[in-house]
Amino acid sequence: MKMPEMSPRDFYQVNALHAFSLFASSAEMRFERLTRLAKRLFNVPVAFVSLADAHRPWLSSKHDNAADGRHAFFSEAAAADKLLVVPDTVLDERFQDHPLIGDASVRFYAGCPIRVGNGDQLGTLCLLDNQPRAFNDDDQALLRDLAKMAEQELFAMELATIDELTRVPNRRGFEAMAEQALSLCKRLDKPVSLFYFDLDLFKQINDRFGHAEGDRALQDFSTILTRSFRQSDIIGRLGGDEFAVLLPNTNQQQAEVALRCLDKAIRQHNRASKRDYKLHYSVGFSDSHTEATPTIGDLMQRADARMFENKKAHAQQSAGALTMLLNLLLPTQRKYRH
Ligand SMILES: Nc1nc2c(ncn2[C@@H]2O[C@H](COP(=O)(O)OP(=O)(O)OP(=O)(O)O)[C@@H](O)[C@H]2O)c(=O)[nH]1
Repeated sequence: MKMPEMSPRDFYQVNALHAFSLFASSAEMRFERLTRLAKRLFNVPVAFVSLADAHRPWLSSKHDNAADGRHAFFSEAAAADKLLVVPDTVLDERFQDHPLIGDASVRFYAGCPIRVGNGDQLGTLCLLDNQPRAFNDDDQALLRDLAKMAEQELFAMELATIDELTRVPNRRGFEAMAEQALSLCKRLDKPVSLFYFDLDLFKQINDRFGHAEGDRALQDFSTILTRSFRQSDIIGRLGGDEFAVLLPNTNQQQAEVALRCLDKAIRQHNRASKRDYKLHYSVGFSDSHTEATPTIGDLMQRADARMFENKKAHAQQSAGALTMLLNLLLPTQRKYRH
């Protein structure tokens, strides 16, 4: 559990990359048509889209290994922050130490960055050849156009899977990512925990302070979730004031520790914020150990039902406490009512 210091740019990028990294395999499949087109247009043996990973450092070719070799080019393109062309890798000193260049299996490289809406780089469209080659202005323009097509694909994916207000995955994105993480954990026989959150009395924030302030409360809550939970945990806004967090490879005991951290972060936020309201939530828990092969739907349903029970109990407790308080404060009024 950690509370990393993140700039807004990092925050956006981690969210976007985290969301997209779990979609990487399907994204790479989606890009297959595009990379086939690139191969045919440029007549190169290899074309691929390399998606960045939030946890992968920007490797330099020196530190790369053969299996992960193509990322050296990717990081070079990222460092260059624009289209990068290496007509002959053997003659380019930036690539001298690279294992793929050692046996001259890659002689030509061209890579064009692929960006998301805010301009952050999410990956690179790469071409490789085992022959050195020239790459003129028309070729470069064509590669840029193909990278634009990849950006449009990513944009469509982002629209479909990321919640615009909070920048965390929406219900569709959450369910798809959580399903993948769950099946991975099942295969590795690792536990999975899930929290279902619903803000308390959120409607009152909207009603008393306006819809924009309600939006801000939702953004604050999702920022606190993102900062409190691990980057490997999957956070989603399911709709309205409901959120869920899936914690892969986490048992109930570990999940309780995570929840205490969140509680602490919420209390800190409520103390520090200068707003005339506080954030409160009800939460329900479920884990993969109570059923042999639960689906994400099962886990969400169970956690939602528990959240609802907790919310009811909470409301009854508050009502009970209020009645007690009234009994203490207003004994004479009670007399008159009878
Ligand atoms: N500001 C804002 N409000 C939203 C958004 N989506 C849904 N809402 C509002 O969220 C409110 C949710 O209402 P309720 O489910 O009754 O929530 P609540 O007041 O927290 O009630 P309890 O959960 O019973 O404590 C509704 O008034 C919706 O209009 C949004 O994106 N922004």
